[in-house]
Amino acid sequence: MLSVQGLESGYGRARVLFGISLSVEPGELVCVMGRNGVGKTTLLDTVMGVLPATAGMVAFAGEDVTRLPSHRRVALGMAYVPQGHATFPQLSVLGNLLVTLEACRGPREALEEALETFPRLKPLLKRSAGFLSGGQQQQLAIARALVTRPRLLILDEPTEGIQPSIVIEIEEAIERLHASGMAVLLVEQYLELALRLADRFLILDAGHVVHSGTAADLRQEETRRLLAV
Ligand SMILES: Nc1ncnc2c1ncn2[C@@H]1O[C@H](COP(=O)(O)OP(=O)(O)OP(=O)(O)O)[C@@H](O)[C@H]1O
Repeated sequence: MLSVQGLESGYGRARVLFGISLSVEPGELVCVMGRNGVGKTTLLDTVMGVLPATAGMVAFAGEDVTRLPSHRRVALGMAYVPQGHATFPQLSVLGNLLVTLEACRGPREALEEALETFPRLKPLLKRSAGFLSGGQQQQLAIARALVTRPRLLILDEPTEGIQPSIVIEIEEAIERLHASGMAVLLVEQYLELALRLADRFLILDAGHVVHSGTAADLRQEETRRLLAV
C-alpha cells in the first residue's frame, strides 16, 4: 500500500534522511522508533509531501506520489496527524471537523464516524479547540484526519505529553482502527505502547534504518541499546 524506496530529504544543505526504504501493507501497523533527532518526523513529513524528497520514491496504492502535493496524497487516501496535535485553536471542535470535511468534500457521515472513534469529543462540539486539554486536542487532530476516511493513517507521537487516561483512549482508538483494516504508520517513543500495537518496527538512527522486525526482535538487547531505553 505504501512503498518508500531510497528516500532522502533534509533542510537546506543539511541532509537528514539517507536512503530510507520501508513498506506498509494494507491493514498493517508499522511503528517507526528511534532516539530524538534521528529523523522520524522528517521521514513522515517527506512521506506526506510536507517536505520535498531530494532522492528516492514514495508510492501509495501503486501510484508514484513523490512529486504530488500533500492535498493530492490526502485525496488518494493518506492522512497525517503531525506532532503536537495540530488544530485550529480559534475554531470550535465542530468547526475543525467541518473545515476538513469541506476541504475533502466528504459526506457528513464521515464526520459522525470520526466522532464515534472519540466519543469524548461529542459533548464538546461547540467548544473552541484552544480551550481543550492537550489530550482532547490530540483526539480532535486524529478525528480530523479520520474525516478524510483514509486508508493509511500516519501519526507522529500521538501520545507525547498527554495525560495517561487519554493515552489509553488514544491507544484503544488506534487499535480499533487497525482492527477495522486501516493501515497505520506510527512514530511512537513509548516502547511498551508500540509493542502492544505494532505488527512491525523500524528503528532509525542518524537518518538510516538500522533495524527492522517484529515485536519479538524488538525485545533484544541490541534494539534496546538503539532506543536507549
Ligand atoms: N525545520 C528544520 N530546519 C532545520 N533542521 C531541522 C528542522 N527540523 C528538524 N531538523 C533537524 O533534523 C534532524 C531530524 O529531526 P526530526 O525532527 O526529524 O527528528 P525526530 O527523530 O523526529 O526527533 P524528535 O523525536 O525529537 O521529534 C535533527 O537534527 C533536527 O535538528
